[in-house]
Amino acid sequence: MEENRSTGLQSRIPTPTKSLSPARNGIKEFNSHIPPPSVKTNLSSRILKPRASLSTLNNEANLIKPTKLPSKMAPPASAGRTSLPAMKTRVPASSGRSNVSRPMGSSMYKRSVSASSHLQKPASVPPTSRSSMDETKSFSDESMTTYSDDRAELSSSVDNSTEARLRSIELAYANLSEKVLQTSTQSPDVKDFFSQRTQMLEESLQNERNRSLSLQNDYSTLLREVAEHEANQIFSKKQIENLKEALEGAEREHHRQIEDMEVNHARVLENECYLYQQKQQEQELFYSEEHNNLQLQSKQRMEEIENHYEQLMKNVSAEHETMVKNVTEEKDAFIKKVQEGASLALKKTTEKHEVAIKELEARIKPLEESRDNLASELEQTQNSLKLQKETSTFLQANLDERSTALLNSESRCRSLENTVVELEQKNQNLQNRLSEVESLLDASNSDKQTLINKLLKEESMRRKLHNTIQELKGNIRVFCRVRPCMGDEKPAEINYPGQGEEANEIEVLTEGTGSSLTGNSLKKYPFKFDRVFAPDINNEEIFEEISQLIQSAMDGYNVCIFAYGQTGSGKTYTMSSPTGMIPCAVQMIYNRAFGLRERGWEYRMEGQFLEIYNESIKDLLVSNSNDDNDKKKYEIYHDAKEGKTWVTNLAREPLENSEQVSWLLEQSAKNRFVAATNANEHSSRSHSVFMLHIQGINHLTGERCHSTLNLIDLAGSERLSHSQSTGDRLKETQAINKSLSCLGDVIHALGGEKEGTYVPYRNSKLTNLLQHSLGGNSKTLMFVNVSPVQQHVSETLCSLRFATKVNNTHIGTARRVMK
Ligand SMILES: Nc1ncnc2c1ncn2[C@@H]1O[C@H](COP(=O)(O)OP(=O)(O)OP(=O)(O)O)[C@@H](O)[C@H]1O
Repeated sequence: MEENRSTGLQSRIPTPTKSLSPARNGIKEFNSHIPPPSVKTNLSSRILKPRASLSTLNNEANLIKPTKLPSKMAPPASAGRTSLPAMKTRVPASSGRSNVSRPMGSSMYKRSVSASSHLQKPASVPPTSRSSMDETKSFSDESMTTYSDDRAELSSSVDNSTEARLRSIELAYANLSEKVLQTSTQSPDVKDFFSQRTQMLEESLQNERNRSLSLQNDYSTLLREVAEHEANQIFSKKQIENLKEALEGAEREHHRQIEDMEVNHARVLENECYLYQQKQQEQELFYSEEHNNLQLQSKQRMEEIENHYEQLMKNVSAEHETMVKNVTEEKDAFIKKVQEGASLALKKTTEKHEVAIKELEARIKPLEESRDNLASELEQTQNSLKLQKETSTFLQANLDERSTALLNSESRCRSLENTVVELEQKNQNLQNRLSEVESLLDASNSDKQTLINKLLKEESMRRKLHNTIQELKGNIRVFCRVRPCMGDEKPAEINYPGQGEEANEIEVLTEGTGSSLTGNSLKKYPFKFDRVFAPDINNEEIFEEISQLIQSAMDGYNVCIFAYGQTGSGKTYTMSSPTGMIPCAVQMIYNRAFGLRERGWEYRMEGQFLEIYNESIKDLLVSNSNDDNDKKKYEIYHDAKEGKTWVTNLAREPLENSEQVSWLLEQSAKNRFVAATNANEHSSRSHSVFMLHIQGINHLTGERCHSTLNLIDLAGSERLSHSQSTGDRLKETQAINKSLSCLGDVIHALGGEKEGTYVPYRNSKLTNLLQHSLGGNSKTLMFVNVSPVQQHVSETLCSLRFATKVNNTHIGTARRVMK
């Protein structure tokens, strides 16, 4: 029995020295190739190979086993067994399991990893591959089951082989011990032999122990790998479960979405079906009606054709029958006549009959073709009818639209026609109204022309009357004006009898010269002028009085208005202040010229401003700083025929608006010579003359007029003794007094009763300049400005006496300069 077992082992393990390496190589090979579970038998066989070394030892022991060993060589049972327990403890039964766990565990691990890697890719898993997932799970479970079974099986196999090997070693050792005991006593050679064998066995045993340790290490490694594998497997299982749940959720969501889409799709389809059914019903209805109509028509045509066909068939049949009847009759007759020998004739008759039938068939064939043609024609007619109906429907719809549009257009046209009629009516009314207005306008124009003519006549008459009034008032008038007291000036005793618009008297009362009878020490000096203006009368009120003279200037009469009086009596204030006579006169002329435009008058004005200082002329419109002003020679020339006076080199500024007049006054005020005297802080020592040249043209009547309005601010008239002037001032005063005296002389001469009396105009620059503005065709107004101050009473009396002389002068009738 031992021989049989040894033989079996020997056949599987060729040599003891190669016993260990094939097993390890087998493990490595297994790990590299990862065989399927079905190769476990080969695996077991490979792993079981190591035990062949011990079996080989047994075999060798058997080979060297003597036929009979001395009993004394047999080792005691206790001695042989003393080493076995140690060997058993060194090679635990579990160590045998390690030899088989690694390959199987490695194999299963790789296969599970393969399965896990497959499952860890959800994208590659089809949504509906529930079966594949189940297969994967079942495969995993199956693998796990197979793996557990394989490991248990391999463990038990290794345990058994290890036990068997240990038992065989124990047995071999016991046999060797026994043989050693038996042979040791026989000869020293045998003893050596056994000692050598024993040594070999011990070495072999040591090798086996080392190999067992190596296997144990391998087993520990395999156990760790198995643990990792199991952990991975659990993780993979969890992943599989999660994936499965996710997949189920996705599938549920997918199913739900599919269901929703199906429901929505079904609704849409239902709606579409419903719409389609409705359309289909409508179309069917339409087609059925059309079909019925066409069928009706077709039926009628078919009936007609059939009737025609029947009629033809009847005719043919009748003919056929008639012919058959005739033929039959002929045949019968012929049979009767010819009877038996008439077969040929019968045949001929039959042929005739066939020919007749063929002819009839030939006649029927065109009829059938005609019928077919009629049927195709009917079909074409039906198609054409269908097309015509569609076209008719479209045209009908189009016609309806156009009819509606036409109706709208017609109503709009009617509305527009009504509007046109209304507008024409309005237009006619307006035309009538226009005609009326035109006739009224013509009448109005005629009236206007009449009125214009009347107005022109009235204007001419007004001018004459105005001049007559002015002449009646006197061509030289004197207005007395008393300025108000200023500051701490002591007022003189001045009375203004006859207050109001007609006030023309003034009384100056002086001390010490009154009548002794009355006991009144005050002497009264009464004066009477054309108008007397008390201190409370302002420039505007005074200008109202002189505006008549300004009107005369516009009517073509030369006008001269000058202010006479002592220094500080208010001459400049009256003439050149912003509210003075010069600006008011120019403004009035502007206003009147504008008003006279509708009467055809067009006015143009030019201004000149000069002063006469020490009997020399100076242009006030040229700056004092300009040296040329001193070098220029200002010569006075007269045109006796035209009644004009002009000064050479004197600036002449066109005055088209009030701003230019203001500039002219400012310019002259700047350039006017002013020097201080004892009589007044600032006293003008020259005569200033503002000359306003007025030219008027009437475009309607062709009348022309020109005049000069002279507005003169005379130098102070104070007496030499009073002014106490010396030197240049004395000379100035003398020149002023001389010129004023000359002015008085001229006025006195103009008032002479005899015509042709010499008027000493040339005695002074002033009178020479005013030659055509004093007397003759001119109107003169003199303001005698007096001071209300007690201190100036004597000068006031002198001024009033001079003015009284002028006022008493009667200048001849003014002559209007008209062309
Ligand atoms: N009617 C008046 N109302 C108020 N103030 C007046 C009036 N008349 C003159 N004055 C004032 O009296 C002062 C002297 O007047 P103004 O210079 O006109 O006198 P004048 O006679 O021109 O003097 P001169 O001969 O020196 O030029 C000025 O301050 C002026 O404003």
